[in-house]
Amino acid sequence: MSALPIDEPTENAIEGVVMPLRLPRVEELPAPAAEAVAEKLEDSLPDEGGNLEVLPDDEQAAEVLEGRVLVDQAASVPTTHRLAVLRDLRTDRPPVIPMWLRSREAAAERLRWEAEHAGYVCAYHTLRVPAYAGRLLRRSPRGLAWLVRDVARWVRDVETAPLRAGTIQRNATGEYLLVAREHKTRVRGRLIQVGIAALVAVVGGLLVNVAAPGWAQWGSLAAVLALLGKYGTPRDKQVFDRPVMPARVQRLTSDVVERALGAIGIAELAKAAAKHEIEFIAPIREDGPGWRADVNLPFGVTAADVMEVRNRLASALRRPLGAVWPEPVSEAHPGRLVLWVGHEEMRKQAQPAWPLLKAGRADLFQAFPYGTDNRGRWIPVELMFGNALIASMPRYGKTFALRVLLMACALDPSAELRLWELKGTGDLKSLEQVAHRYGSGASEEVLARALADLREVFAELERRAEVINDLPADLCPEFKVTRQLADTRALGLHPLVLAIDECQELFAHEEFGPEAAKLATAIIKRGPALGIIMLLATQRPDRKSLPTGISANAGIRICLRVMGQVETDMILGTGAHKSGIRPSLFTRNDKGISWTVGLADDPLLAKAAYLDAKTSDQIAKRARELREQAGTLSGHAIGEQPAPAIEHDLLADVLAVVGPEEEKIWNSRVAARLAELRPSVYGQWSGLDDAERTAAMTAALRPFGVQVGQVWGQLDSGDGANRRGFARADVVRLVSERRRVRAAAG
Ligand SMILES: Nc1ncnc2c1ncn2[C@@H]1O[C@H](COP(=O)(O)OP(=O)(O)OP(=O)(O)O)[C@@H](O)[C@H]1O
Repeated sequence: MSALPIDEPTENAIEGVVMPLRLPRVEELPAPAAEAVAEKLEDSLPDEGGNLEVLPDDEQAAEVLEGRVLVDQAASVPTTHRLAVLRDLRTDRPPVIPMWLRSREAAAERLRWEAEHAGYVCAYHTLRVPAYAGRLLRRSPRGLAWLVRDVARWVRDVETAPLRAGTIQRNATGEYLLVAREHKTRVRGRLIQVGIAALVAVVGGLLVNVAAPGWAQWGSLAAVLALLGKYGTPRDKQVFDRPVMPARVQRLTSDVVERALGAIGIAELAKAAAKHEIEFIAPIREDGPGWRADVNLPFGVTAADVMEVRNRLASALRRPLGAVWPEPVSEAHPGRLVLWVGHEEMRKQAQPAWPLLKAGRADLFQAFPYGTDNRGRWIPVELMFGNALIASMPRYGKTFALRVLLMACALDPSAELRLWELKGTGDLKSLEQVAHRYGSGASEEVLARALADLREVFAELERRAEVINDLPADLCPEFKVTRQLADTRALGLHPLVLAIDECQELFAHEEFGPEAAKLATAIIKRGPALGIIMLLATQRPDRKSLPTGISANAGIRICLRVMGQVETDMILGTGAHKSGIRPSLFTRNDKGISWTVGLADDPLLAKAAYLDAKTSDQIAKRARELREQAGTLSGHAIGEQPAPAIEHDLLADVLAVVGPEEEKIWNSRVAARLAELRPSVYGQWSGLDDAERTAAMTAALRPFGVQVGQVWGQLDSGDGANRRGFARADVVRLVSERRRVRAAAG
């Protein structure tokens, strides 16, 4: 009775909601209740003819027994449950068409693999033919001796000797006579058979010797010797060497998986493995260039627990770390594990050419291929309505990853590109010919231009918001940009891509940083719905280099090799390390390989398409042609400089907000007043805190030569404090000087 199904879904009191309800097992009930339940259950069991009496639904669902509700179900399976079972089966069942037959590339890869393997085995044995021949020759005399011995034993009917001896020992005369007669007949028959065989052999030998050509004689001799050699091979030895298979062709079997899972230091797994209780829910099969095992881990063990110790698992499987990839299946349950073991390390797998390399264009409203996963499948990325953050230690492929995204953006001729490559090595130079704004390097001049660009994009954000707000509901039902709206040039809602490589140069800059961070935070938060996409790459994901307001709003995160847990969590989100994602386990050679979140339900392993400088140039040229045809080349690409900022005179504005009675004043106060005076010019300062306003004002005053230093002033609370500020007289002097110079120049 205790094997009754429990925890079946049961309709609870909330209308229409099916909730699993844990009900008491029979043995948990008080004795009278248990008896009554047992009776009831007996009623519901099949009768002798196998017929089941099914109670009416509501009776089954809520039998009340002494104040306790019995909802254990009889054998009938509710439709909802059946659907769930079918759905579950669909996720687990192996594909009808094997993975390797699904694409031309996969089939070619498989054939290549088979041919390579066959070639390897042939070459291996061919090279060893002399050794095999020598071995057979050496063993042939022993083979002859053993043959004679075995034939003699057979003729003498040795196998019945114990039987005959037994009858003698038991004094069973009758039985003995019967067995002895049978023995005699057998021996005679066998002697005749051996005689005929010997005669055939001798005659055949003579015939070959007399009539057959030389090669046939030698061939026959070799065959006889080979057969004798094989016969003379002891059972524990072999004629042919077994090639020690290269690791990549070793098959993954359930024994291997079980042994490995049991050896990675998880107690429950070790117990289950020892009892062979690891549940394989589908046959182990080839999936892309590797083997795949689908496993239900023991209760309470999660896929993340296994992912955490991937290096131990690789050791237990005796495979290179880069070929062992335990993965969760979140659509099933946390204890479902897919263990994928590649034939070779991910970094060594041949990557097919990027599908947009030679032809085609991208549409940023649709997904485009970014890179391949560990099974060699293309990973699609949809950038529209998202932002991306790419981070890693230096030299592991950030810029290459960013380049793939930008090449796709470039191949969408409607997209406006604003590119800031702050490393200064010209990694994005090929895209200069299609960029609306472009800067390379970390000089003050480039950083100032990048900041000005952020201001421009921020202003564009406001404009787009107004345009969308004014659109009729039928044109813009979701209040966000659509392909149709983006193509309506007059609206100016085309995709705008703002990319900053090594963005820490800007965000950690003493003067420009605070303002840049505020602007970028606003853009990354509000941009997606307005068709503005931000792509950031950095080698320093700390708070100063990448303010949390920015990193927290990046939907797509690409994390290449990093040092450890802190960086992993900073880039991929808190808890990423704990859930078993370990970009710190990438090796020195795993360039371009990343863990990515935001591209699918589960984190994905991705190797960005490899686009070197030459191929990038070719793609960028094609992108320029597409833009020329579409008439969308603009800005830097056609030699236009940014439109001058709205005419204003900072020093005059300062004097307008600082009266003569304020001899010295704090920067932050002036910035706040300027933001009110001219929101269109200084509006972005209104969102900054005091320290940020101080820095922004210092940066703005510097080109005019206004001395900024410590100034004593009063806080709103009335307390005195020292803050950075300037003397009004300084500004007055500079304005007068400027007037004098202008007057002198006529
Ligand atoms: N997808 C890839 N496949 C193969 N190799 C790659 C890939 N991506 C990058 N690499 C290799 O890694 C090297 C470094 O790449 P990249 O310049 O993008 O690194 P980075 O992280 O931007 O470096 P830095 O921190 O200096 O800016 C490249 O020269 C290239 O050889």
